[in-house]
Amino acid sequence: MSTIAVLGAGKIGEALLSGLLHAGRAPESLLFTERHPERAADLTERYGIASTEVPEAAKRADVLVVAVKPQDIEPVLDQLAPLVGPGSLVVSLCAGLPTALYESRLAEGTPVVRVMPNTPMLVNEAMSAISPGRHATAEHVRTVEELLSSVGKVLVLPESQQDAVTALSGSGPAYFFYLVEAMIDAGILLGLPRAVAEQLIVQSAVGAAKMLNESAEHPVLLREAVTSPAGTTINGIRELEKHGVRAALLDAIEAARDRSVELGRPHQQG
Ligand SMILES: NC(=O)C1=CN([C@@H]2O[C@H](COP(=O)(O)OP(=O)(O)OC[C@H]3O[C@@H](n4cnc5c(N)ncnc54)[C@H](OP(=O)(O)O)[C@@H]3O)[C@@H](O)[C@H]2O)C=CC1
Ligand SMILES: O=C(O)[C@@H]1CCC=N1
Repeated sequence: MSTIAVLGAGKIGEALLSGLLHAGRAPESLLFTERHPERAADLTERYGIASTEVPEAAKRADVLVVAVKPQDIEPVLDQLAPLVGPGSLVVSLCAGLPTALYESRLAEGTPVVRVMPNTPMLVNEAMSAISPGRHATAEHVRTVEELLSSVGKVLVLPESQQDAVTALSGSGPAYFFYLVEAMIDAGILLGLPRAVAEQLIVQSAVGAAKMLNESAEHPVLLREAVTSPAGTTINGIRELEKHGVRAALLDAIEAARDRSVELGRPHQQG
């Protein structure tokens, strides 16, 4: 079995490690690197996965998954440059960073695949979009697809769509959590105990997600089925429209896309 090293086991790095273990991968086939020894020790204790340093990971692993913040990429590239080449596979989870950045800094021919996953990886429900770089073959794409389909759904898309993907599915879970949080607050406002409001909204979110996933109907029709003539829902919808919630979502997702572009800008070639 191939060895996978996650460089930077923060929130998404840990979600990937945990998701892979959950999917049945052996802890011995995984490695990670972390800056803080206490964090590394805690992860090893919880998951039984060994930590190491970036150069050692580059030597031992077949697949190197880069999961540091985009702002922290430079020292990682410096450490990887003398050690990785066409025989390795570099998988970048970093928002905004183009495959061309890795290709320009690592040995000629190093295969790089850019991925935008999301944290529902923790519960095997990730949405990941993957885009091969210049030297990644169909076999490399298959390897990454296989890896990520063990923790959720995968789409292969052109790299030119990755900033939009980052805004939609990379950041998307945060917007759903934000809505749930606000709806629980509404329950409190209406006098419900917090635990009751939480249960009502979380189960409604789970049910709505399941219907979206399992029904062939468009979301508009699913919403219309809840909206009875002269009923309660249409009164709520009118307020959402008055407050421009649809426009706010369009602006929010566009702003997230713009930030992804900005994160990659210092690294644009030419
Ligand atoms: N969180 C999410 O939902 C998603 C995140 N991503 C991408 O994943 C990447 C990580 O994001 P996220 O997990 O949220 O961020 P975190 O800050 O939680 O994780 C990054 C981790 O990498 C560590 N780190 C930084 N530099 C090094 C290094 N040289 N060697 C080893 N470890 C290092 C950081 O340590 P320290 O604490 O010291 O900074 C931190 O623990 C980003 O590029 C982001 O764009 C992609 C999809 C979804
Ligand atoms: O907020 C971020 O920058 C990362 C990328 C997508 C989700 N989290």
